[in-house]
Amino acid sequence: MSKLSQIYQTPLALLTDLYQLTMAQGYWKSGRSEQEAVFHLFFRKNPFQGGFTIAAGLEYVLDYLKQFRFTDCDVDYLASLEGNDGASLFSAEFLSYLTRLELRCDLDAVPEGTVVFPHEPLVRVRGPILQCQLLETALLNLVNYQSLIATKSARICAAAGSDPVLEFGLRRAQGIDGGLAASRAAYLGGCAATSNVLAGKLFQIPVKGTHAHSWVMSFDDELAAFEEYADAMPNNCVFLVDTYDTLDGVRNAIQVGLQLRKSGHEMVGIRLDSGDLAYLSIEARQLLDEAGLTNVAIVASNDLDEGIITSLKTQGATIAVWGVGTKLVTAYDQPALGGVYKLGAIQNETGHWERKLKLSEQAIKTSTPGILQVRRFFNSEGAMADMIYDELNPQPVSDIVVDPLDPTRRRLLSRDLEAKDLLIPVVRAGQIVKECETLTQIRQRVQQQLSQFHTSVRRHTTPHEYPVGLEQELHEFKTAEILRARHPHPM
Ligand SMILES: Nc1ncnc2c1ncn2[C@@H]1O[C@H](COP(=O)(O)OP(=O)(O)OP(=O)(O)O)[C@@H](O)[C@H]1O
Ligand SMILES: O=P(O)(O)OC[C@H]1O[C@H](OP(=O)(O)OP(=O)(O)O)[C@H](O)[C@@H]1O
Ligand SMILES: O=C(O)c1cccnc1
Repeated sequence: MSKLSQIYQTPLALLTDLYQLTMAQGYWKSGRSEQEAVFHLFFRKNPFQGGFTIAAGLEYVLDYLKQFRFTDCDVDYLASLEGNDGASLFSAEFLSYLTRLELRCDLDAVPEGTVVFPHEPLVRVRGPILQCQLLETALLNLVNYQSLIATKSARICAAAGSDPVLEFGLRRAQGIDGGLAASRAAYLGGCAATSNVLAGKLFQIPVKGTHAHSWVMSFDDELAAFEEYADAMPNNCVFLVDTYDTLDGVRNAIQVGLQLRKSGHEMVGIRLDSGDLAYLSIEARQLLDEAGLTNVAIVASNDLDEGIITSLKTQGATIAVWGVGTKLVTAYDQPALGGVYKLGAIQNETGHWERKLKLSEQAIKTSTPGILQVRRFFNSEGAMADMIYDELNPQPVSDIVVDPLDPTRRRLLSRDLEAKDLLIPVVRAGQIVKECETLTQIRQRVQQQLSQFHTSVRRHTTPHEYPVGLEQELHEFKTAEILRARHPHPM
């Protein structure tokens, strides 16, 4: 059973926007359902005013494709829908066609955990246009959110450096799947563990946690609360010390920590959850060290994000473990990645591919036509630039790339450079051809990929823009198409 079906116990083909189904009926009715087409899923701006994005969600996409079918029950529901005229929205013949529909699309995608940039396809879907169209909404839903959270997680973990970050977001996440998908993407992006136990079970993520204020509040005094907890969990004591006075809380924790040591156990840590975390952590460290509890870790939580973690480190905070919830799983400062899904090319009756372009007043919103691939070039220092080229040409025609938003910015990418194409085959004729990866492998890829980019691209404030260009022939074709669309009668 696919993981999604396991979570939802329901087929998900209807997890789409109505217009995908009305267009599907349109393609079917006009006899165009089998017309071969290519769509690209890409975004236009890195989130969080950052310099990079981590691609995520592909395993969910493959899981979604595995379970994709319209059940009798789905079709009964669709049959009940009426149009503005009160007549059935969908014809019985079309609905019968849907129940027999088997996906035959090809998908190429960048592996999860790949560092990606604006305008680059993360997923390319090729197949009968009706089928490609039916996948749009779910693919965007699955890739946009997980890529957003994986990117946020990578930023937060970079700020924490070698300290572990624990994801504590479930209670503040956007619903049940928001919580599950966030825990997965946060781990993929670099978090060390989650407090979300179901995510731990479903995705094999390490689970970790401390205790809540309620535990302390349920006793007459804090010392008794710590003692009882130590009795119940002698090897798993991370005491939350800020329910009353934080430094008194640290002293109580120390008392219990020393008792634990006498009975052959070691206190693991204390948690700070309010107040000035820099000051309190420095004071707490001193008290712990003076008591000989040098291995006791200081965990901090309370509305943390990459900015606060960086600031706390600059202030000399002695925090060793970071608990991050709300601002991570809700992507607080940018709650959506604006990924889109655009038609790039369509085959005509003679089998010839016509490249398609969506025009916009804003240059950034004009889509790139073709069957696109991304080639990453490396020099001795790491990744140096990416080229978006059209696979309708057997090889990139030119070595020159042109900035999609400023055609005066160009760069020569010598054929002698090491290069790698990012999109790899993941589905052929509806069958998954990519080997399944563990989350551990994917999160290792994130770190390995990030290390290929200059720190100026990775930094959080005003990052350097990593060069991504259209291969020159593609740029010229796109420009000619824009001119042709804007000026159908040459001036
Ligand atoms: N030294 C610090 N430098 C920068 N930010 C900090 C520092 N200490 C705490 N913060 C952050 O400041 C924010 C709010 O902390 P503040 O002390 O105002 O509230 P609080 O401690 O939650 O108050 P309350 O006692 O009501 O729980 C949190 O996001 C916290 O992570
Ligand atoms: O601040 P976040 O990054 O979202 O991290 C999670 C927060 O959730 C908990 O607070 P809550 O008040 O819900 O419960 P508690 O009584 O356990 O502190 C925890 O103490 C953190 O403050
Ligand atoms: O285990 C914890 O300390 C925890 C879990 C969820 C939210 N906040 C804290």
